[in-house]
Amino acid sequence: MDLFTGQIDPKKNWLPKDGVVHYYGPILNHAEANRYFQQLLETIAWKRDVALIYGKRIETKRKVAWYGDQAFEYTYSNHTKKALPWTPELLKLKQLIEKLTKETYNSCLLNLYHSGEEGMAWHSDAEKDLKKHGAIASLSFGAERKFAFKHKESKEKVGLTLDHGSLLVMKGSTQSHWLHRLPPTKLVKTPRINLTFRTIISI
Ligand SMILES: O=C(O)CCC(=O)C(=O)O
Ligand SMILES: [Fe+2]
Repeated sequence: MDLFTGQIDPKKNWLPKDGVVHYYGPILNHAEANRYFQQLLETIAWKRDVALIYGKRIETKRKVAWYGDQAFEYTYSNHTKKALPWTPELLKLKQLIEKLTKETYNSCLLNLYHSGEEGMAWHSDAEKDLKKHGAIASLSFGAERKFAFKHKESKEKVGLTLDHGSLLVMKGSTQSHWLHRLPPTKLVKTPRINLTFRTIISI
């Protein structure tokens, strides 16, 4: 595996204050990343997500799935989700990113965006059952997409492009002070899969 080629510096902090974001660039070569993309498409139990918009329950076009060490449960939009047991591919990816980021993770939320018209609105990943200030490792496959951060008070913005097979890590106080989003775009016609490895605290 050819790590850190080009000018990507994985030690650089992309945020000017109040958090830490590292972008490693591609951590898998193109052929390996292609193989994972195809395997994830075929082996993950993809389902449409549900959201409450003005109190109305709607289903997203974007598909999601949730895996973990245990059958962790969480409820949102009047809907309870239970984590499925790791697949062999997810376990391999988890071990790889644990080694690279020197952190551990016990669950993974997966998103499948069928085209650039699907994205994710501004949010932070700070639900009460997520470890406070725990690292979140985001692995991307398929279409290259822009990703953005916005400071909750100053509204400062930071943007970067997430490549096929690339790793981004958000840690420290990032989720307390910054929102992030995947902006929709008409320019992208092909699908993208994103995996966010997280640490859930079971109470
Ligand atoms: O698709 C992405 O890159 C981000 C997904 C995300 O923010 C999330 O799952 O919380
Ligand atoms: Fe997120």
